[in-house]
Amino acid sequence: MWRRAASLSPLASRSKPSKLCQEACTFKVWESFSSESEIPTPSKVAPYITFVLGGPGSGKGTQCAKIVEAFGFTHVSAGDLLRREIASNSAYGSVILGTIREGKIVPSQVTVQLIQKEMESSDNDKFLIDGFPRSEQNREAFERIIGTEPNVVLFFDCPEQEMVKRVLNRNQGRVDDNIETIKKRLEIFDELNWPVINHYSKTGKLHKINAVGTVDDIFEKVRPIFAALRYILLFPISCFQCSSSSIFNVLDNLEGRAGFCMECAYLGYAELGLYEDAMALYFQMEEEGIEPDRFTFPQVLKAFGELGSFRLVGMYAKRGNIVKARKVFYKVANRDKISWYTTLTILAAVPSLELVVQIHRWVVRHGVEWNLSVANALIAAYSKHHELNRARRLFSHMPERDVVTWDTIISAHSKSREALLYFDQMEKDGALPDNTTFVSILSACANLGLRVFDLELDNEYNFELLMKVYGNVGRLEDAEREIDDGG
Ligand SMILES: Nc1ncnc2c1ncn2[C@@H]1O[C@H](COP(=O)(O)OP(=O)(O)O)[C@@H](O)[C@H]1O
Ligand SMILES: Nc1ccn([C@@H]2O[C@H](COP(=O)(O)OP(=O)(O)O)[C@@H](O)[C@H]2O)c(=O)n1
Repeated sequence: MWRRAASLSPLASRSKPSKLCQEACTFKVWESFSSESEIPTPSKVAPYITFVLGGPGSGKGTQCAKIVEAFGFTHVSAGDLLRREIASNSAYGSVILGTIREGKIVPSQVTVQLIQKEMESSDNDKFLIDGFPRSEQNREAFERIIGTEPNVVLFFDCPEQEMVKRVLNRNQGRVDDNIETIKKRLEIFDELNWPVINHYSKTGKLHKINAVGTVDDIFEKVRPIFAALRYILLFPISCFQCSSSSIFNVLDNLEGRAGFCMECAYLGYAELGLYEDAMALYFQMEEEGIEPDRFTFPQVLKAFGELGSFRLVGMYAKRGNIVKARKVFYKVANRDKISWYTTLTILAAVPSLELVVQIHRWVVRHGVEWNLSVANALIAAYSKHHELNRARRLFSHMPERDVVTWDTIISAHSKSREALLYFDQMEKDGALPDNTTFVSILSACANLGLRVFDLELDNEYNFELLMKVYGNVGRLEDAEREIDDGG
């Protein structure tokens, strides 16, 4: 049986995956979301259990049928199992029938054992357990006997009047679908259901869904919960044999939330150093409308900052997927929380000139070419690819410039006298140099065999800053010599 016992779970192994395994997993992950495949069902993973709650007639069974169709779950209806037991004339049959007729709850042990048998006889590892747990006793019995907890709990919230109307129209010949029994069922539901709902609400696993509306409307509220699941199930694949207490904590605390998926993927991939896959997964989730609830976009970018490059754009570009690369860039470039300094870093790290040109065209089409940070970023990117003519053209047309613009163009020319000309022009424009400017100038001077003081830095501010730069780069003797010689 598939308990989430550490020794049995593939997530629990203490060894790191081999490089080969990592690569195989990455490939699998990549493949599965690049083709619109259905949710993968990795072998040897703990089952994914969804409890489906709601009053009689709230539409649990109807929505379960749609989830089964869309996401390949196995539907286990507690009520159906009990009715099957009655029909099979088993030892429990008559007791169960009496209980259902009175609208009461069948002893938990009986129901849980039926559920257990049904799950064990299935090859699937994704289950919808419908109409269960109906009470705290049900819930405790499941945890005790099965030894696991649900990953997600759906609660179809429906007004009583609507439930009564639906049940009376159900026409399935059920012994309990009559007005007398419905009243009792509703009373019992009201008494026993809420402690269960409160429990799962506290654990963060509960998804409360307004069950009024058409079947399709309601399913549209359900769908994103399971669309997110695709990623949850990818996560164990990618982390096969990978273990970390942080992963367990994440699984235990966050399962079932859309935001969890991203964290899950992020942490999982980060564990393996597969940042590109984490990010690719993240963008894919975004496309499907799954909004992360805990990791914000800038935080993800920070991770990339730590990586030192914007590899995702590069990754797509390398795969020849310029459209995707551009799309990613668009997402990055349109987030207001992202500093444009990050954009600069990103663009400067774009590995191919072709992609820089593509991005530049995109930028022009969207009318943001002269956004100061964008233009700075493009100059940096062109400079990095030794396209100085393009960099200079952009620079000369810029309607406004800041110190970053000057630093970028000076640094792009640090091997030639033009660096000094730009520096001169900078001063004339009244722009104040910063440390980066002086580092570039120092570097240009070194390349040209010049001394900085030959540049006639005539203002006090520049002099002080220059000394600071010397100090910062550990060239105090040079600073002293310059002072002696220049003073
Ligand atoms: N959104 C809905 N609007 C109207 N009728 C519905 C809706 N969902 C389900 N029904 C109908 O209501 C009845 C009860 O639905 P069912 O899915 O069997 O509820 P439950 O499993 O919660 O008891 C069925 O006849 C079903 O066709
Ligand atoms: N966990 C459960 C589920 C159902 N049942 C019994 O089965 C009846 C029918 O349940 P159901 O889930 O098929 O139907 P609805 O009440 O949701 O319409 C309930 O009224 C209970 O008597 C139970 O005892 N324990």
